[in-house]
Amino acid sequence: MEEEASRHNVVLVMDFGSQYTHLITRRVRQLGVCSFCLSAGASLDAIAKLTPSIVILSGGPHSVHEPGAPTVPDGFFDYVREKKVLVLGICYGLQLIVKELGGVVKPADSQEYGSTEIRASLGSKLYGDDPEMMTQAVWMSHGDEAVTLPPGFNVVAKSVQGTITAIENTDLGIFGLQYHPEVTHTPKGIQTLRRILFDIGGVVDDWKLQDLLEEQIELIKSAVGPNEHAICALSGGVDSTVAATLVHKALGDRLHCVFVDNGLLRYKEQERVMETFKRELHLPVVCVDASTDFLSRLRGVTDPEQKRKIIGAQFISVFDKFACHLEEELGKTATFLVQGTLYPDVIESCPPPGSGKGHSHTIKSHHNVGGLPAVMKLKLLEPLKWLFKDEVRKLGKLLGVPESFLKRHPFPGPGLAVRILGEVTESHLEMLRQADEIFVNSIKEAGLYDEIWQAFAVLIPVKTVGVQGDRRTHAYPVILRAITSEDGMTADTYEFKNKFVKDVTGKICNTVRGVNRVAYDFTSKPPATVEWE
Ligand SMILES: Nc1ncnc2c1ncn2[C@@H]1O[C@H](COP(=O)(O)OP(=O)(O)OP(=O)(O)O)[C@@H](O)[C@H]1O
Repeated sequence: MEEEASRHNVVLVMDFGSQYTHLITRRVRQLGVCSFCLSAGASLDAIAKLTPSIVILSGGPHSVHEPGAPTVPDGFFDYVREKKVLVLGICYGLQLIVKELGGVVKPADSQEYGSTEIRASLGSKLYGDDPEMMTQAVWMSHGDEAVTLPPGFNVVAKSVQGTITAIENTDLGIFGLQYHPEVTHTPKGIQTLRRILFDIGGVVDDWKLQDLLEEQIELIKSAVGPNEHAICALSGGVDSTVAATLVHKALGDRLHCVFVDNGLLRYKEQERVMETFKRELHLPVVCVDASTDFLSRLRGVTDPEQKRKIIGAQFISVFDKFACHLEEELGKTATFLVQGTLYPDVIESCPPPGSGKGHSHTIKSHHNVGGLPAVMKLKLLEPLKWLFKDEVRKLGKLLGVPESFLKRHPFPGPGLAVRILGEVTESHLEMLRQADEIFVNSIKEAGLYDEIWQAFAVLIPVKTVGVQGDRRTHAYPVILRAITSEDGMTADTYEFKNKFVKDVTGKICNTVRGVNRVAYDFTSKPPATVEWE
């Protein structure tokens, strides 16, 4: 992160636990400025290493008066004054500034959640004199409020209820917004962020994906010695594919990719994915058909955790054999492993603010399906680890990955095994593949695929009674699930027209032998998860 930061203006977002923290970082990046997040527990040293031009203190669920409430490190305000770093506090961040610099924050008489209107004073640094900005709708979500400001601060906007909603101290370069400028419910929020970044903070929009791409290629070239090799496990998903395509640009044939057919893939997945890898991306990829091994080890196993463990161990064994094969037959020792780790994986592995635990940069250990075999001791290449999913898609486009591929719905590493409840058998796999293909194809034909985050079928291992062609049947039910989501962390049910679901139901029952009933899953996440197992 420090290396990346040294090449750009940096806006650092300190995370105090708000659900919108990632969004602040993304908004800043959308404005073309390099932005990173650090957890609230980060040391002053960690902050200084990034040499930020601006620090944004995020919102958060705490009250500044709670014992152990997260705060900035000792010496933070001296540091920003000395280095002339602009500070913006959002919601909890504003309250923290007020409290730390000698003002008063109190529980609000009436808590404000949702949209409200604010009135700004003309001629402030934050809002300037644009009449359009003087009255605006903003999104609030707070229980405490600032009632007395620290010395040198001015109120520059209030809500119609009279709450202080924007403050500034232009001498110190410290600003605060009680509302959330980063959410779309604050329509003029992006203009305010732009004003803070460019007009007041004077940063330059020098964060461009094309530059990042070239920088990453150079970095990989210099990190991997001329005789060293890298391996990459390709799932056919967006992340590993974009990561491999990028690394391939740097290393050429010193990158060795493996795609595992674990017998748990969707209908014709192996053929479709290999076609894209080879014909369109020209990636050096070996397809290992390990389906017999995976399926025989899963025989008779019904416990979901046990199933996942077996699959993870099998993946490790295949990766291990692949590395040995490279070494023994081609005399090439792989010293690097390419992974499609994304920025949310890095951020999520940090302890939550207020938990009392220090900041850490450990990557989620389960990012690769089985974990790395300990003996392989490979160094990691993670060229996407500073990017969000939407940025990875854009990068993929720059790299020439076909758009249809970049828009594919996420698919779990353990594959259809988590969509067949209980034991995974060949016949259940066959039924599920067909039902899933009919459902997803119908969605594509109806032009709905890109509106949906994920759509799939699930097979339930109980038999229900039916009547097909004058005969009673005892066959399996299939559940259809389709969700919308921003990032997979929360999800809503996708609402099809009834006729669409009825038609798909008819097609499945008429063509998939062994299925006589179809139901649609209306549960959001939470309380359910996306996958059934
Ligand atoms: N069938 C497979 N063959 C080879 N590698 C795989 C396979 N399935 C998963 N992997 C590896 O495990 C990683 C994590 O799998 P997971 O399903 O959690 O993917 P992900 O984080 O969504 O990434 P992607 O978008 O690349 O699938 C993948 O990025 C890939 O490196």
